[in-house]
Amino acid sequence: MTFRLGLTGSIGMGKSTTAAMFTDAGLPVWDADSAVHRLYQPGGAAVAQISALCPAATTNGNVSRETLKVAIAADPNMLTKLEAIVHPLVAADRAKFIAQTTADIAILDIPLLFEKSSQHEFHATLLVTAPADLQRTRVLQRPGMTEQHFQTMLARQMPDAEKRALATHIVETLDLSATQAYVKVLIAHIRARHA
Ligand SMILES: CC(C)(COP(=O)(O)OP(=O)(O)OC[C@H]1O[C@@H](n2cnc3c(N)ncnc32)[C@H](O)[C@@H]1O)[C@@H](O)C(=O)NCCC(=O)NCCS
Ligand SMILES: Nc1ncnc2c1ncn2[C@@H]1O[C@H](COP(=O)(O)OP(=O)(O)OP(=O)(O)O)[C@@H](O)[C@H]1O
Repeated sequence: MTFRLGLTGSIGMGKSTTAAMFTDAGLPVWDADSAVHRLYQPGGAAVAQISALCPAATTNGNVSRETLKVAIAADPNMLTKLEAIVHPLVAADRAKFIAQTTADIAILDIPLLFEKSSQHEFHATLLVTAPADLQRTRVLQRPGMTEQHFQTMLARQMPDAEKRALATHIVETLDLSATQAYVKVLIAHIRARHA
């Protein structure tokens, strides 16, 4: 049976970077943010509903994230409405991945894992974390990121301290080689205990 490791952490804490380390170690990674990207592409399963919710956010069958962010900033209910469209489609994509994977360990990178109380769907969880000031610096360095959007996303996420209390494993993402070493140790630990 495949060991399902849920990888999570708040915005900018290092989920994608850590997920890539699991990929480099040869393990399959399913990533919720990438699933959303597929849903927003031309032909993607969310495009028609998003067009109905926010007509300005779709052009040529493609969802514009920048326009969606403007709409979210203008309307406090927009993100909730968007989630109602996107989350069931993401859940279906994840179920398909789980049903198809044959690896001994699979990684599922899910930003809202604890917010949705889905920890019980995994054999273990790994929380990526970093000090709040480093998180803020990382996120605000991104092109197109605003303080308002950062605060909106942060307010929708469970505080890091609460996530720490729920996680099986925790890694601080302060140094790439230290995190890489941790990932290797964790894989060996899971294989030793669950093989
Ligand atoms: C708001 C959007 C357009 C911003 O797109 P953008 O490319 O700038 O950011 P990206 O998608 O890479 O998200 C960055 C990070 O923001 C956080 N985040 C994204 N969506 C949410 C949300 N609904 N609630 C809380 N945090 C969120 C996560 O930490 C995520 O990793 C986009 O995040 C979106 O469409 N969100 C709704 C879908 C969703 O809930 N996705 C979360 C995983 S299912
Ligand atoms: N282990 C690490 N050591 C040093 N820096 C790191 C580490 N992990 C991540 N970072 C830095 O933090 C930034 C944010 O990381 P990453 O994009 O992986 O976060 P994320 O949690 O996936 O973000 P989001 O929630 O927005 O999707 C990266 O650009 C990288 O510079």
